[in-house]
Amino acid sequence: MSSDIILDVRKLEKNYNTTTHEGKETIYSVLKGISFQVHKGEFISIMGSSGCGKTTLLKIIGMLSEPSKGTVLYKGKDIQEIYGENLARIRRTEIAFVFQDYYLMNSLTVKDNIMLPLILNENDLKEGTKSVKKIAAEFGISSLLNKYPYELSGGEKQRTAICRAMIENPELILADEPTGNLDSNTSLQVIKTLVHINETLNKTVVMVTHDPKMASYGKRTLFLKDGVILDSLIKKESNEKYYEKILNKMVQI
Ligand SMILES: Nc1ncnc2c1ncn2[C@@H]1O[C@H](COP(=O)(O)OP(=O)(O)OP(=O)(O)O)[C@@H](O)[C@H]1O
Repeated sequence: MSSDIILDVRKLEKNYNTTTHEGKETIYSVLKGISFQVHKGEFISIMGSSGCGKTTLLKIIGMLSEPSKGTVLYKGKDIQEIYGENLARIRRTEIAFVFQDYYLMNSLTVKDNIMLPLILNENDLKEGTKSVKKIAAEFGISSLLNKYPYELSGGEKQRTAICRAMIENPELILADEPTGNLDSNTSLQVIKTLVHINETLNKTVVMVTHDPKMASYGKRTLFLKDGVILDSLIKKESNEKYYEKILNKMVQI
């Protein structure tokens, strides 16, 4: 396998057990055989209608949930064979999540929110403070470090959450609707932050989004429908032309 493949998803299936109105246990099949690869340095967007399994897919590749069938190789290793300390280390330091709802702690300052992974990982906090200052400068939020999350705008909250995600210098950033709660101008700031992470810091980004405008900032878009990848589009043109292509494809999903 080519060593620049960070994720290799093979015939992935996911079922959930649910209970019907009549109280009967049934199996609900969400992902029905998904295969794709993610190369280091890619920026992939995943699109599909509500409930089609985008978050489910992201959780599996982020090792937060297990597949029902099929495999996911992370840097060539089956994620179901990554256990214990190794799994904990990868989750702590190599893969970072960014969520629609930010998940910041209101009782902590922006600085301490960003420091949180370092505190939990028992890193040297003196060095950590330096890292926070550096990363806050990189993402333009130095003036916010002593504020609390409830004093921030949505965009500032998301940039804080992105700084927290980046503090351990992860290789892979998984973003679930990172602009879902933001207006269009603020969404643009946040997506440009993700582009910076991808293009300048050379990190791999996989982002779930409903918004074709946001997807047009990535390099490839996967379209999910009925539990499979219906199609994919690689960006070969300007954001504007790519956006139009994505819009056209969305009509089919
Ligand atoms: N833990 C669970 N147990 C049972 N069903 C679940 C579970 N998690 C998700 N589902 C169901 O699986 C389907 C896919 O959910 P998922 O959150 O992956 O979709 P999505 O494409 O991300 O949706 P949205 O765009 O609305 O966020 C939904 O019907 C959801 O209700």
